[in-house]
Formats: sequence, structure tokens, C-alpha cells
Amino acid sequence: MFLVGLTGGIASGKSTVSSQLKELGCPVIDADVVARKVVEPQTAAYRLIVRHFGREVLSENGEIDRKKLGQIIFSSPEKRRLLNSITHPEIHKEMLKQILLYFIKGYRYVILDVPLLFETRRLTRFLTHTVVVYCDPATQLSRLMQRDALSQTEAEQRISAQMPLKEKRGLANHVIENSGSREDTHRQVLRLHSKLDDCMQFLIIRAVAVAALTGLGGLFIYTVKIITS
Ligand SMILES: CC(C)(COP(=O)(O)OP(=O)(O)OC[C@H]1O[C@@H](n2cnc3c(N)ncnc32)[C@H](O)[C@@H]1O)[C@@H](O)C(=O)NCCC(=O)NCCS
Ligand SMILES: Nc1ncnc2c1ncn2[C@@H]1O[C@H](COP(=O)(O)OP(=O)(O)OP(=O)(O)O)[C@@H](O)[C@H]1O
Repeated sequence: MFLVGLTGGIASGKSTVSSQLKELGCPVIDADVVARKVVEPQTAAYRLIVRHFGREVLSENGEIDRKKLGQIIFSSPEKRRLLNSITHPEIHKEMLKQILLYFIKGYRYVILDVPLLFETRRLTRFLTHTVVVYCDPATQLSRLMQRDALSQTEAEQRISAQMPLKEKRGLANHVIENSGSREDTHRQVLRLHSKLDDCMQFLIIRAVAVAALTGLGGLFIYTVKIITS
């Protein structure tokens, strides 16, 4: 099994790309969804958030008010670091659990949709491929303002809380250009999908060759089983 990191900037189109990949049958773990799960009421991260940020970041039903917390952390690098230090270890633990589940189910690769992949760098060493969803700065700004009903200043603040998208593009080994239409993006997603399938075949062939050459009978039978499953 291998892992693929999917990242980009805020509102650059990661969710758009990951839903297209899901439609093609790829397993995707979305760090934003995991981030919501690990701060549900009475979890360890929830208690720490209440302790450090106060009850004013809770909504009436006792859940974290994400809008309020977002306003606090996107306007203060210090508060953002504090929230990251509370949530990231929990997010990584939960993602690992989900990866193991996919592994047990026999999936050949898993896509990890992680906005802060290159900022935290904790997951990068486990990845076989990294994919950046890119769009030009003006498109990113206008899509973000429109989707989240933010002013230009608020949107710019959120964009600057992350590594510049151009820099991320330079770090990835695959780029999806999402400044154009969804159809354009879909064509690139199809190419990525077939590349990932090819990569799996290459890894299997390499494992068979290694097993045959080193005379590791057990590994050989195992890899043959993978191919025929
Ligand atoms: C700040 C919070 C409460 C805002 O919640 P909200 O529902 O409004 O936004 P959502 O979670 O969908 O995030 C939207 C986007 O904001 C950006 N973002 C989120 N957290 C951060 C952060 N700590 N630093 C920089 N950008 C961030 C990402 O691009 C993300 O895709 C929430 O994002 C959060 O708890 N963030 C800390 C956990 C985290 O780092 N999540 C990112 C996944 S690793
Ligand atoms: N190719 C496209 N054409 C038009 N609109 C798009 C395109 N791609 C994405 N969008 C829109 O831009 C906004 C941001 O896209 P999306 O939510 O996929 O980004 P994201 O990178 O997942 O964002 P976040 O970092 O906040 O999770 C959404 O409103 C989405 O519908």
C-alpha cells in the first residue's frame, strides 16, 4: 500500500479534486473532516481548546463555534500555533487509524487530503506522491471571498496564514491546475488517477522481481496473491 498527499492553498480546490477522485473510487481521508471529529464535545482536544481559548468559543449547544475560533486564530499567529499544537497530534492519530482501516480492507493506496501538508511536514516522509491543487492568486482570493462570505482583508489574512501556493507547487511531484473550469480539472484528475494505478502496478512488479531474485518464497507467494486478488 502507498500514500498520496493531496494539498494546496485555502480554497484552491482540494475538496473539488478529492470529490472527483472519490467518484472514481479512490479512498480519501480529508484532514478538515478529521479536524472536526477530534474537537467534538468531551474529547481531549475539545477540553484543551476550552481551557486555553475560554467558553466564549463555544456555541449555545456546547460545540466549538468554528466561525469564532477561525476569527481568533486567523488574526493571531500565536493563537494559531496554540490551536495547531492542540489539534494536530489528534488529527494525525485519527488519520493513522483510518489509514490502517483502509489497509486492512485491502486498498492499494490512500489519498490524504491535508491543507497544511507542507507547513507541518510531519506526514511528508510517508508519502510516495504529493499532489498540489493550484490556482492563480486572483482566482483563489475571489473563490475564497465568495464561498465563505469574507471581506478581501479577511480572505487575504487566511491566505497569508499558509505557505504561499507557488512555493507548495514547487514542492509537489504532481500539480493540478484548477484556475480554469471544473471540466479542465476533471481531465487532469483522470490522468492522475491512471498514473496512480500505473504506480501500483510498478510497485507490484518491483516486489515480485525482488522476491524472485532474493529467493524469498513467502514474499513471492504473497505478492502473487496481491496480483491475483
Ligand atoms: C480554525 C477552524 C476552527 C475553522 O473552521 P472552519 O470550519 O471555518 O474551516 P475548515 O476547518 O473547513 O478549514 C478551511 C480551511 O482553512 C485552512 N485552515 C484551517 N486551519 C488552519 C490553520 N491552523 N492554519 C492555516 N490554515 C488553516 C485550510 O485550508 C482549511 O482547508 C478549523 O479550521 C480548525 O480547527 N483548524 C485547526 C486544525 C487544522 O489545522 N486544520 C487543517 C487540517 S490539518
Ligand atoms: N474549477 C473551478 N471552477 C469554479 N469554481 C471552483 C472550481 N474549483 C473550485 N471552485 C469553487 O471554489 C471554492 C473553493 O474550492 P474548494 O472548496 O474545493 O477548495 P479547498 O481547497 O478544498 O478549500 P479549503 O482549503 O478551504 O478546504 C468552492 O466554492 C468551489 O466550489
